[in-house]
Parts: sequence; C-alpha cells; structure tokens
Amino acid sequence: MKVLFVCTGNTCRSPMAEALLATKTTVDVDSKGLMAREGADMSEGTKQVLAANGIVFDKQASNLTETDVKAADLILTMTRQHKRMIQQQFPAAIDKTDTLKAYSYDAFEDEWQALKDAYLVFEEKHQQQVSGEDVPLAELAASYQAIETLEARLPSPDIPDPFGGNAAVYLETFKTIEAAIDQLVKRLNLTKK
Ligand SMILES: N[C@@H](Cc1ccc(OP(=O)(O)O)cc1)C(=O)O
Repeated sequence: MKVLFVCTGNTCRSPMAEALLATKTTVDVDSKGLMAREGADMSEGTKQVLAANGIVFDKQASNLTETDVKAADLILTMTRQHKRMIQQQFPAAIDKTDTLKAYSYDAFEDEWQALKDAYLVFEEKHQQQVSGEDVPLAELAASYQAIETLEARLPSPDIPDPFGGNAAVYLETFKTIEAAIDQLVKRLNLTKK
C-alpha cells in the first residue's frame, strides 16, 4: 500500500506527516505539494520540531504529478481545499483522496450523524409549515438553533499552515499531525516499526 500526503508548499505539514508515518510504520509513504518550490528544503521550524522529537528525516519539495496520483492507494491532504484542488485536477483520484483528519478519525462519525439527524428534524418541521400546518415559530427556531450548535461543535478537518510561525506553532502542528497519524495507523492496521 502506498500513502501520499499533500499540502501546499511540501516544506512543513506533508513532510511532517511523511516523516512520522515512515518512522512509525513500514508502509510505503511519500509527500508532495500543490504549489511547491521544486527542490526547496524543509522549513527551519519543521527541521527543528522533527529533530526535537528524535526524527531523522530529509526532504526536498516537489509538486504532485499524475504519476504520483496513479501510484498512490490513498491520498491524504492537510485541508479540504487541497482535497478539492486534487479532485479538480485529477478527477480519477476522487475515491482515494480525503483530508488526513477526516480519514483518520473516520470522518467524526458521531458528530456528523447528530448533525444529519438535526437537519432531518428541521426539514420535517419546515415541510409541515410549508404545507400549511401550524408550526410554532419558536419550535422552528429551536430546531435551527440545534443545527447551528452542532455545526459549531464539529471539529474542523483542516490543519492550518504553520509557515512563518514560531516554534510553538510548529510544535502544535506537529502534535496535531502526530495524533492523526496515530489514528491512521490504527485505522489501516499498519505494521509498526
Ligand atoms: N510555496 C511557498 C509558500 C508555502 C510554503 C510552505 C507552506 O506550508 P506547507 O508545506 O505546510 O504547505 C505553505 C506555503 C514557499 O515555498 O515559500
């Protein structure tokens, strides 16, 4: 199995994900950027946070190609925008592309289900009102409020770019990615090193 991580510059987030997965498991892994400067070194913050966590890793940035997309079994992006860009450029990759977080945490299943249920309740009340039934406005408002509350609680699947941030920002990004990678290892039942 081949896992491919994708971010913007291929100098911060996707190299961290690649380094972590390569250190923890025997799976075939690579990383690419969507707007990378070909040959660029990893950012200083990335080098430092990897070294501080005992990870020996080196990488030169490069851009995602059709060959990479074809060779990968699973393409995991750092944000929903990366996912959309890949799906636009390489429509054949749709079924094997997701954000790292949503895929690793199995798309936050419980939270999504609660939100779907809340939409159904709201839709039903709305339909009743449209078809002339006497639905109290407060009831309609309350079911809409429930949707907003659940949406606000839904964790974002995006991992923001630490580029230009200080060591604390890089460490936070590293921790977020490491937690997601640990989930990924469990979900895919990968062989640990
Ligand atoms: N591509 C630009 C900007 C950039 C760099 C890194 C970056 O972070 P990441 O590698 O996590 O996408 C985002 C954008 C550069 O190399 O300077």
